[in-house]
Amino acid sequence: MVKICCIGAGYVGGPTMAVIALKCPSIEVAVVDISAPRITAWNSDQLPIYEPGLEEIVKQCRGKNLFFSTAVEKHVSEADIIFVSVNTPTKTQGLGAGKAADLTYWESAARMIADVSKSNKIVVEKSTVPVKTAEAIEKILTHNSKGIKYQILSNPEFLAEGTAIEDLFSPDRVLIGGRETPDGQKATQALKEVYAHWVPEDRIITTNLWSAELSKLAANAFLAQRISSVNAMSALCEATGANISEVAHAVGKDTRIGPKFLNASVGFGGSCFQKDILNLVYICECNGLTEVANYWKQVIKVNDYQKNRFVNRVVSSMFNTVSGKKIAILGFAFKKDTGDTRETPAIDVCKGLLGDKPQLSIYDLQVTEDQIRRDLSMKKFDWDHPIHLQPMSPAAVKEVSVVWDAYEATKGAHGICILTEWDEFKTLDYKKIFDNMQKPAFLFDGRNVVDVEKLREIGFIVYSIGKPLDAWLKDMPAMA
Ligand SMILES: NC(=O)C1=CN([C@@H]2O[C@H](COP(=O)(O)OP(=O)(O)OC[C@H]3O[C@@H](n4cnc5c(N)ncnc54)[C@H](O)[C@@H]3O)[C@@H](O)[C@H]2O)C=CC1
Ligand SMILES: O=C(O)[C@H]1O[C@H](OP(=O)(O)OP(=O)(O)OC[C@H]2O[C@@H](n3ccc(=O)[nH]c3=O)[C@H](O)[C@@H]2O)[C@H](O)[C@@H](O)[C@@H]1O
Repeated sequence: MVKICCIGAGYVGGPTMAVIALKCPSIEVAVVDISAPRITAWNSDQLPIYEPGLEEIVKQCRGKNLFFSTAVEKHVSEADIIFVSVNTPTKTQGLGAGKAADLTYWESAARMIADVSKSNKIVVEKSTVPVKTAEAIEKILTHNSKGIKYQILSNPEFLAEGTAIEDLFSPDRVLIGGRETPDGQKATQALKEVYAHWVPEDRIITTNLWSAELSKLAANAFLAQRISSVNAMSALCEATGANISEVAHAVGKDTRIGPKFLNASVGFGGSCFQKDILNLVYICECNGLTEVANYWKQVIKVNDYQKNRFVNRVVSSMFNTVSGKKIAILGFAFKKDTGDTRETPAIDVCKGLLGDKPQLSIYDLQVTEDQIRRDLSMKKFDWDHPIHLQPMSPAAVKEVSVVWDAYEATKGAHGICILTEWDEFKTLDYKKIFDNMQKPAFLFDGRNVVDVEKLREIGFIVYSIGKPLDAWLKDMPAMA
């Protein structure tokens, strides 16, 4: 029986391995992690991450051919194929701080593999890593290999949170990069056979190692670039009376452009877009490609601009101050159908508003109060380190309360900010909400989920990203 071990039981390791276990009953899959609470959660009824469809798969396979364990070394030494899916956050100190990927966790995993292995291994980069990481890993593994042969493969993951199971069941492509040697090809073939249990062969792409590593960074950069492009247009729409939904629809009808990923928003979030673009920028700079680096940097600048612009809209609309006012924040996760808050635009928007000392009442369907408080007190880039290394006792932000109901959050509020596109926010009883708010009642829709006209009829003053402005907002500055 082929044995797979995955180091890192996170958003990628957990769902990816669960799907491999489901689709390949003949393979034994062990997911290991240094975080004992995370493993305990994977073995319980309360999984550590929320992902539609995941729980059913875990329940079906756990204890049969899917195991979650902290016995990292044991499972690594027994495995034929080792996936490494550990954190690769942005460095916070030293050379490349604020840009380069921090490979501490990867390196320690590689050293551990080298220490405990007693048989030949295929080591698969599942984490997103800088180009040429495989070369460094190879050096660590083969430096003191005691005759053991290692083949390194790059197999980046393209799943998106919230649709992870769908994406894994039916990926647009699976990418495998390996050495162009007979042993490298053999390893590539072995991994290909795992995916071939359910992925059509023409969707499994094989390349050299460096193309696979770079393709992952490139794909995320292209996706984020589309959002910054549409968000940049949303600012122009507001200035001219055009409507971003109409513009995006018209542009996306061009089959060369396509309709997906053109939703204007308060900004993109998530653990990877910013981190991976910064990483790409750093690699370009290291290769002397300043213009290329600056080109990609601009994607992040526009994203920051969009978040600032939103905060400015809120404050300037509400008579240039939100001090002492109650603002309801609907949605804190970085997108709907996930409880993940890493790099969520809600953090920057809340922090931006808190500068003016309002009372924030935050409601999200999946994010816990503890997580929200931790996020609002965490330092930049700390969120992407393993959970057990993050601050455990968050500082109390006294201007923030976290509630479990949208009506409670908005009761007595002066304004509402919608920061995540949860479906629930489309069908709230806005008449009831309006009746219980201070007047004038403001609603700032950072995700374009509400029916603007209907809300205006109720009496709200509505701001919706990239939509024709409410008469109230027309003369207010979009940016200070
Ligand atoms: N979150 C996402 O949707 C996607 C993430 N990725 C990439 O996948 C990688 C992992 O991301 P996530 O799963 O989101 O991170 P995560 O933080 O959810 O999980 C990583 C896990 O690795 C564990 N870990 C760290 N060092 C370890 C070690 N030496 N031994 C054993 N366990 C160790 C941590 O305790 C943590 O539980 C990152 O490189 C990320 O860029 C790629 C595609 C999608
Ligand atoms: O490497 C990764 O981590 C993953 O990053 C993204 O996945 P994810 O961050 O989970 O979610 P997305 O659906 O891409 O959304 C990212 C952010 O962009 C925002 N977004 C997305 C689409 C859009 O049209 N507009 C928009 O503002 C979302 O609200 C969210 O904040 C990519 O879509 C995945 O392919 C990739 O594997």
